[in-house]
Amino acid sequence: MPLQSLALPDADVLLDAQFLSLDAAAALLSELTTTIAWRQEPIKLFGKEVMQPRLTAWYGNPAARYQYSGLALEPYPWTPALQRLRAQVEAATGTRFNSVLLNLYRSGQDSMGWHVDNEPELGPTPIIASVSLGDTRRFRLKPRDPQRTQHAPVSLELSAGSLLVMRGYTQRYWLHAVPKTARPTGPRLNLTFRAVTPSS
Ligand SMILES: O=C(O)CCC(=O)C(=O)O
Ligand SMILES: [Fe+2]
Repeated sequence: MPLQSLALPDADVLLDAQFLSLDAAAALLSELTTTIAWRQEPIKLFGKEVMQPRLTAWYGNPAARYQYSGLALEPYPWTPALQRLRAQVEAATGTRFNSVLLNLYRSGQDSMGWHVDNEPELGPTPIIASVSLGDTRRFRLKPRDPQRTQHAPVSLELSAGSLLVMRGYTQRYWLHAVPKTARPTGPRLNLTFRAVTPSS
């Protein structure tokens, strides 16, 4: 199934709910869960160090250095499984990616707070291609400027094998998040492919 455009003003968001088959998504989930060098990183929140409520890992070309929430991340080299998935994502989006940030939400208590991905290394109109594996989680978008009442918040259920693309002005006008859920929820693994311009 091709990517379908969502009707969001001042954003360019596309979704293919069945980018990978359920079998392919399950096989990739078990491979990545065990082979990726998962870490729980601290982040600075209002000047205080706290642990991120999820595990993360950063893979990519050696030059794809990245500053993320005050962390300087050095990428691990691509694994064969990540290279294969990158090729599929590049074919579906017509975009080249040089790195991928992986997030492992171990349960419904793991989450990602409201943020934009607008680091200078991502350029003025970042393209982020996000593949989801494992349990379905709610992905929310809301306007950065609450005065823009024509920007109604949206929720998407990102299920195993889905591909979500954010591009154009999405990061300029919209925040996104993966909130905690009280529903019994198993692990979810998300990969966000990014094109990072090395900042030297
Ligand atoms: O887990 C997700 O779907 C979102 C991940 C995300 O927003 C990020 O890595 O910046
Ligand atoms: Fe993000």
